[in-house]
Amino acid sequence: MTDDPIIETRGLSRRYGRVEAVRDLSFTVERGQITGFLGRNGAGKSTTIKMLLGMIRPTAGTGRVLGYDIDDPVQSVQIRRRIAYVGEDKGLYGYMSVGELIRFTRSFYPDWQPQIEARLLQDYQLPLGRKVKAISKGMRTKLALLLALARRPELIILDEPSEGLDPVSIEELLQALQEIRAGGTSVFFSSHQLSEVEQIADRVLMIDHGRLVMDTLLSNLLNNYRNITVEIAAQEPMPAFSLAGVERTRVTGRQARVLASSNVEGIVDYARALSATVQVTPVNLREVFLDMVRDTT
Ligand SMILES: Nc1ncnc2c1ncn2[C@@H]1O[C@H](COP(=O)(O)OP(=O)(O)OP(=O)(O)O)[C@@H](O)[C@H]1O
Repeated sequence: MTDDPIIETRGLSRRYGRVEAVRDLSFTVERGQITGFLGRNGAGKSTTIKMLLGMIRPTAGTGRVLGYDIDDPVQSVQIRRRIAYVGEDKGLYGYMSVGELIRFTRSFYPDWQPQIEARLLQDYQLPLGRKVKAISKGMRTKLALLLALARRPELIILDEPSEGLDPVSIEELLQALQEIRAGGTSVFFSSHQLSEVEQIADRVLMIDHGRLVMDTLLSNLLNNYRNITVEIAAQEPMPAFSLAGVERTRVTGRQARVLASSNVEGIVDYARALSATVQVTPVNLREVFLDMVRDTT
């Protein structure tokens, strides 16, 4: 295993006609981590993932997955061979039975892990004899997960994997993702479920209107990000908070709420010098997400 990033993008962009689905996206994903890729509906998550897999081509910028160029048709075949992908449509052969599809898929992968297959079959209670097209959406997700996880890939990319799953199945999914991370697989999953990301992600990438608005370790966000509420005296004009560490400022009347990623003391000193009252509070992922994706263009 190398220390090279498992995913790397520089200025990655994709247009659909006049729609700028993904704009100038630059990020790096290290190996061995669970990365949560967060964004609202239509933010550009699926488009980014499809570009990483070489399923659609960028209109600008570059990207590498496992060192392979995503925009090179030959290299992107290697990406699809070496990583596992669980997409929105799950891409399963509906005419096979569950058992047939598992045996069929197993035959392609020499590193197939029978113990993972057996455990997930047990956990997920998959009906081996039923045709794939006749099982529920949640069951199809579980089957797709089993097929992906039993391959023990270096990287698994999942596009909103919990969609359509009941709460128990979501817990099983999150547990399975943590287990495979412990086994050395890197996980990159898109979601708009903040609680899921908060529960298992090491790193959080946030995208809004196609742009990256946050890229941080979750522990950094929880330990170092702060909300600073500043209330200024009636006669004072509201200052601009153009200071290092300020991520977003929201002003309502005489009150400003500043989201700071660092330099909290500097920002507090600046506000106190204006005779403002200042309150500093910790943040959670939900608050930060709402701050970052509301009203941005
Ligand atoms: N094939 C396409 N043709 C035209 N526009 C598209 C196409 N695919 C996506 N878009 C547009 O690109 C933008 C980003 O869509 P994308 O599916 O990547 O978002 P998403 O974050 O995955 O959303 P969701 O959470 O709803 O799946 C949206 O405005 C969408 O309407």
